Amino acid sequence: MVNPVTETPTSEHMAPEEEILSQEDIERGRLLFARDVDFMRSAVSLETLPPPDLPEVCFAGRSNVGKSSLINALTNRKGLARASNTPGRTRELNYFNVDGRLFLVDLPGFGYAKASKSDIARWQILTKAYLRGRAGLRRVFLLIDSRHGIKPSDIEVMEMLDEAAVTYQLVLTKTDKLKKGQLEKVYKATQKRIKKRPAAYPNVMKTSSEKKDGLDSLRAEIADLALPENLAKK
Ligand SMILES: Nc1nc2c(ncn2[C@@H]2O[C@H](COP(=O)(O)OP(=O)(O)OP(=O)(O)O)[C@@H](O)[C@H]2O)c(=O)[nH]1
Ligand SMILES: [Mg+2]
Repeated sequence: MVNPVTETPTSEHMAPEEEILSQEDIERGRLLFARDVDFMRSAVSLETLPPPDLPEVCFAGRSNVGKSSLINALTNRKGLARASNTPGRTRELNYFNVDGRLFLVDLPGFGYAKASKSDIARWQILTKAYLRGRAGLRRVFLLIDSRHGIKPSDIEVMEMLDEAAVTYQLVLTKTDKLKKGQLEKVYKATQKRIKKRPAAYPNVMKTSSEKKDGLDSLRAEIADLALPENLAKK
């Protein structure tokens, strides 16, 4: 239903998480991702990371949780980040430049991956060193598969980020795989588990790259961390 005066959708048709955002927040987030998003480089070592001259956010989480798919959904570009059915698809730190205002980083997954033990160990060392010590890293989006909830390897990452005082925000993924009631249960349980964690951002997000749910909320969060438009480096 559309309000005939403002021509905006009424709350009846809005996803619950969108109701708490102002239209202005939503527009700001949409605008950021409607602009240029360019693949910049793949880094296989800390030495090959770009200079930290823009604010940066990254997507971390277990293998196969949906990190690369979420980047593609957020940016509305299907093949920008390489997604795959095979856990362990992303093996480097992949940098994307969003409108000259922010770096978005797709990380290799942790936990189960179809790769050799030595390769996995190498990515884990690199990813952990990056998460702990990267200058300019404004927030880690830690993705959790909504079907599985928080796993011991996620807790390990959260403990590390708490210790390093790096802000992280939990994002439930693949919400299309759950019924509404199940999702609410997982959401509440997840929310409860981050309550006393010192570096955890208080709001857990819910997303589906498949159904494009929750993307405007996430875009708005990210837009808050980007450089203002008038300072964009082109
Ligand atoms: N149903 C559903 N499937 C999804 C969603 N997001 C991702 N997937 C599927 O989950 C699988 C893994 O997705 P990726 O985006 O490659 O996961 P990743 O976290 O980047 O994985 P690694 O790079 O291996 O760490 C793919 O088969 C995707 O199609 C979603 O929102 N809903
Ligand atoms: Mg990936």
